[in-house]
Amino acid sequence: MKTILTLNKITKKFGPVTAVQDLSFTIEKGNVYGILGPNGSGKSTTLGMVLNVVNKTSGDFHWFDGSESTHEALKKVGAIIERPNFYPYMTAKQNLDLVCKIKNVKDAKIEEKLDLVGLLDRKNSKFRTFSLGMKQRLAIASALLNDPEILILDEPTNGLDPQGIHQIREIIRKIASMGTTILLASHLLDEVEKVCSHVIIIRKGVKLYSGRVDEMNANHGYFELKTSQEEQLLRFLENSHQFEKIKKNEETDFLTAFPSEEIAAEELNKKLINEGIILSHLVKRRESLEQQFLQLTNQKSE
Ligand SMILES: Nc1ncnc2c1ncn2[C@@H]1O[C@H](COP(=O)(O)OP(=O)(O)OP(=O)(O)O)[C@@H](O)[C@H]1O
Repeated sequence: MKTILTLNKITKKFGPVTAVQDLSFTIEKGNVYGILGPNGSGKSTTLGMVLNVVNKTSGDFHWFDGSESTHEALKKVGAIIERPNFYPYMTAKQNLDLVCKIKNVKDAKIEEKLDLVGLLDRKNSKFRTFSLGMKQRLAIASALLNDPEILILDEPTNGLDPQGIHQIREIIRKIASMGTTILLASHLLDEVEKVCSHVIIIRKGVKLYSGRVDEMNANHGYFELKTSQEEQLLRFLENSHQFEKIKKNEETDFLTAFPSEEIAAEELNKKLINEGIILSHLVKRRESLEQQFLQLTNQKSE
């Protein structure tokens, strides 16, 4: 698999503030990555460093196989890290014409990219008449004019209404399905879950998790159990090597048992019946990604 970007223990300090600390991750071609973290966790600073607009304090990064300068490599990167800024009195098409001239790229793809972001029928409308969502879509079209290897977006749906958010997410998915690698920063778990294949979770500039979004969700869940033979049940669970943690929920009166391997509810029920333990309540649940995210970001708080 082709590597697009490699970060190796990159750190950024702003005076006494460490915005990013020893951050390492790799971006492989064809995936959609989300850098996920609360406000102020260092997402924009990270993107700024790899785009050469923020100077790193230490560590290093390289684009592609590292054989070309960052300046050269960035010609193959499309990025939107600020609010889209075009000329208000010029049309969408005129603005993109200008971008082509400034960036010295061919203007042959303007209509194709406007079509991709659903703005082809508005190509002759002035930028100032666009909604925030349309402005953001025009910025995406602009960043794609030279068919970059990777598209980088910082909080792509910030400030948009639900329809605008949906449109942007659909466009991101479409661009990804056409083979463009994507790296986006977001503070919204829901957004990362919906559009990304991979996630890098950071908090206070430190990486807490990186990996596939679906693997983050792949735990063994937990059982909620209730019986009048609670002592017997507890003894059974503690002696079984299939459970790593057992908790009593005082509010609901349930025992919560966390298995260390995959166990089906039917299988557990059968075992308990064989032991003469009859349950009045048995539910198998899985923690949502949201619960896991909150657990991950809370457990390392000071
Ligand atoms: N130019 C700067 N000067 C001083 N401190 C800065 C500067 N830029 C960022 N910081 C600090 O670095 C930390 C990380 O900020 P950053 O903007 O990268 O976070 P973020 O995760 O992108 O958050 P947000 O979503 O709020 O933009 C914050 O504590 C921020 O105050």
